[in-house]
Amino acid sequence: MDKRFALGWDFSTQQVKAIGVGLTTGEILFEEFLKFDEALPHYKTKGGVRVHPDGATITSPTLMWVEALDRLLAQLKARGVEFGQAAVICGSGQQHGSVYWRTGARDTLRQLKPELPMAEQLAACFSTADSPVWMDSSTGEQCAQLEAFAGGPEALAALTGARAFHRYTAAQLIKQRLAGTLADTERVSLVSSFAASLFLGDYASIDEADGSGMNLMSLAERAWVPRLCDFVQPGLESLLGPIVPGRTILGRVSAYLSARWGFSPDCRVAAFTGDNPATLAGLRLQPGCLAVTLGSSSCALLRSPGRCLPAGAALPSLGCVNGALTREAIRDRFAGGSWAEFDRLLDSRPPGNGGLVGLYFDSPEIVPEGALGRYRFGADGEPLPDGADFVEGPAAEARACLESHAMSLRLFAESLGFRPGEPGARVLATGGASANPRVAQVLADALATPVIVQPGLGNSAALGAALLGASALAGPSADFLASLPPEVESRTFEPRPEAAPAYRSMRDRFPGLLARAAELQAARLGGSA
Ligand SMILES: Nc1ncnc2c1ncn2[C@@H]1O[C@H](COP(=O)(O)OP(=O)(O)O)[C@@H](O)[C@H]1O
Ligand SMILES: O=C(CO)[C@@H](O)[C@H](O)COP(=O)(O)O
Repeated sequence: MDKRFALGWDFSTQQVKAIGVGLTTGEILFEEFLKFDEALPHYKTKGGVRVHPDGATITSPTLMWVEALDRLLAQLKARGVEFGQAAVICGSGQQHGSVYWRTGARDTLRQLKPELPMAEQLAACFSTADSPVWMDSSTGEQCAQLEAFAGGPEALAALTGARAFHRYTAAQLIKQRLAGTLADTERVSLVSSFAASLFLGDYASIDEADGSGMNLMSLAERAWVPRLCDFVQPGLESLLGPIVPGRTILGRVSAYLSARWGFSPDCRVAAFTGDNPATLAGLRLQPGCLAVTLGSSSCALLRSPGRCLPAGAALPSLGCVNGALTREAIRDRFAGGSWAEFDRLLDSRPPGNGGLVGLYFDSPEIVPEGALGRYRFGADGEPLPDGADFVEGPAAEARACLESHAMSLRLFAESLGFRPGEPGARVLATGGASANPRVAQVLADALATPVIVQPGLGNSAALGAALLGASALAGPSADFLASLPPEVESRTFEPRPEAAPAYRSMRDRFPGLLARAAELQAARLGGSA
């Protein structure tokens, strides 16, 4: 029996996950994870991140990711994983985040001593200890400068695939230049290529799919745009290194990993990618299908017909910041911190919540951009007074929280071209909250579309990364992903006809309520000015 496996990783916001799959079968052999807050409390993160005093700067300690890798390798070894059987390693990372390698770090990375953990040896290798992550919303000025330089938001979007967003790496890099970080930096990595570097023992190239979330790569040419790079920082291209197509084999695993953990010196490392493109591979999403991720972020990802992903670059997607952590905040406040109680509350309110709508933006939101605060509306569409909870009680809050998330995802999906309820339309849900059947049912009702949950595929980014690794090793001519058996155990949640009128009405009212919330937010700011 072939015992070789592909090892997939996901460096996500709250945790790092590893999955091993059979090299030829794609079958999941083992899974393991480590949550940053719980396992590494000395980094003092909440949900894997630190919110700075301005409320907008959000970072993760770079070294925490390295220590997490050291620890998760030890966990895997303790449960008997034979690293010597790993034929290929691939991975994914939360998108947009950046890592700044200090001048001289490459030598350290290439010469790690097997007797010591990596974190100990890389402690002085970063020119900032804090990596900006996708939740950051502190770069409004830099975004405006970048768009003005590119000839406006549309021109930037036509070139790079997106207008300037706070979290995109170009704006983050301008901020780091102003802070002086780049002066002592020899390489900038994305979270994905940073993680790949740890396995490679050298700087790993950025892959096209993750590179397309930076505002620096030409979508048409799959290459850095020199004038944008120079605008950010003269000489930036050499700091970024090359871009490679997805599924490129970058090299062999480092001598350090072989000596310390027993990896075969023959084990290959494939280019790591963003967690969203990796999720598409993990779910083996068919064209026209919508994927919804319900982890720290909530994202809608659409695989366009004919588009080849994740080797391709632009992934039509929209996501929001106020996902798992906001749901948890509502659970903690109204359901005593228990999902079981949260579920009980949900069951005690009807679909559509009797017309009540709650918008919960505990962190500055991506879409609607900059939305912040909690806004509750009665069935008559009138806002409740600032700070007032629903008089209908905790159950109304629990339902409102889930329904407004689902409705936001519906608007995202529609703006990507997804047509809810069309014959053949399907939603694949993944991420932590998709394991909750009530969450999946609210999604099916609100999107008026069957929602498929594949048990065991909650960690679809790590799984997708493992499959991409196996596929990279098999080579471009062997279509490994297409060769896997199509049937995957799944559970389908059908939209319930009795819930349809309530959600049709909510869909019609929702954009107006978002606009009203924006007015209320502006008035609050005006009032406090
Ligand atoms: N029963 C549940 N109902 C709703 N959400 C849940 C439930 N169980 C776990 N979750 C959520 O899943 C989240 C983790 O999801 P995951 O996709 O693993 O996150 P990430 O990949 O961003 O680290 C937790 O933060 C938690 O809020
Ligand atoms: O990129 C985005 C949103 O644009 C996020 O999806 C991040 O990639 C974080 O992913 P998770 O930690 O939520 O899985």
